[in-house]
Amino acid sequence: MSVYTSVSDLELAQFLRDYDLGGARALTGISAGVENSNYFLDTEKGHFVLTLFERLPRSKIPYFLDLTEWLSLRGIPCPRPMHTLAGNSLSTLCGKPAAIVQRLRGTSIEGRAPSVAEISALGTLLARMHLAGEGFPERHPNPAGFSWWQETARHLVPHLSREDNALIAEELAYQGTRDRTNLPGGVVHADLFPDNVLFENGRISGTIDFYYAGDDVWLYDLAVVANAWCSETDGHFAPVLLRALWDAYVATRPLQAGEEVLWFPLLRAAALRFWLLRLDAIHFRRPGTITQCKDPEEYRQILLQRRRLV
Ligand SMILES: Nc1ncnc2c1ncn2[C@@H]1O[C@H](COP(=O)(O)OP(=O)(O)O)[C@@H](O)[C@H]1O
Ligand SMILES: N[C@@H](CCOP(=O)(O)O)C(=O)O
Repeated sequence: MSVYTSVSDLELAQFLRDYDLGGARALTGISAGVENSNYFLDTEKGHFVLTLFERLPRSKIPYFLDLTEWLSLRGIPCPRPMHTLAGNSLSTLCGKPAAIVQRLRGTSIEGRAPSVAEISALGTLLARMHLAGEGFPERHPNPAGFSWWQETARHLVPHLSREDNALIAEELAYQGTRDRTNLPGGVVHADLFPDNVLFENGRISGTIDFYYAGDDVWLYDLAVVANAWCSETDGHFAPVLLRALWDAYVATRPLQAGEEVLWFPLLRAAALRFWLLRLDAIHFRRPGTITQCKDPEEYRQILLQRRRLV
């Protein structure tokens, strides 16, 4: 269970005095998630999620809280941070940076394929999220971009087979020659996998886990979603789902000239990113964390399939 820091009743009561949320009614550890200590928190005034940040440096956290506040104020269902009486969204609990955010309703579809209606809703929401992020004043270049791929690939060399190292090197060389500089972009979620989207009655009621968000080209975010939601177990695309995702996205944010030509390279980039991330998680487990390692092979297959498209 991913609760690394226990919070006593007394500590919670003192912490809540800084907010206008009333007294605590229940605090329940959340078992999913790997980065932070998360609790469902019920108070006299509502239902919330309490997060103690275990790894992110304090100075990096306001970007994510400000972003989710910005997006939620613009109609994107994501966790709106609560403010203290002094007006801060970031606070301190048990000596760690901590925040209380709105608890969103709904459940993820993890473990089953999405319906066409669900994937259409996701395409629309992603496009709305991109447009809603326009004007967000804080800049945060995607920390998992090209330099991160190169550095991660370098660290992994001694741990991988000759074939896998060659595949990664080839893909990096290919990606290095794709010019994305003129593509439209802005804020991207960059990890909108099925476990990070909540549905209620067929509608999207929440998007969570913005901790990989940053600035990048928008179509890259759609590529992340396409690979994560529209792939069969052998890495092939499920064409009906992919079409529904694409159509819904472009209906809300019509593509600009020059974007579509980079779609296949971006699908490959998104596959490489998550293959490397999963390899990194397996070969360099962070001490003290309960890492739910996801299968890197799934993303190697997706990368191989996407390479056949170009
Ligand atoms: N704002 C929220 N509303 C409802 N459920 C949430 C919210 N935030 C997190 N959760 C639940 O907590 C789990 C872990 O959250 P997540 O952000 O993925 O954790 P971590 O950052 O530790 O990886 C999610 O799978 C979801 O079930
Ligand atoms: N969605 C990624 C894993 C990212 O980790 P998270 O637990 O922080 O969402 C994957 O499937 O590899």
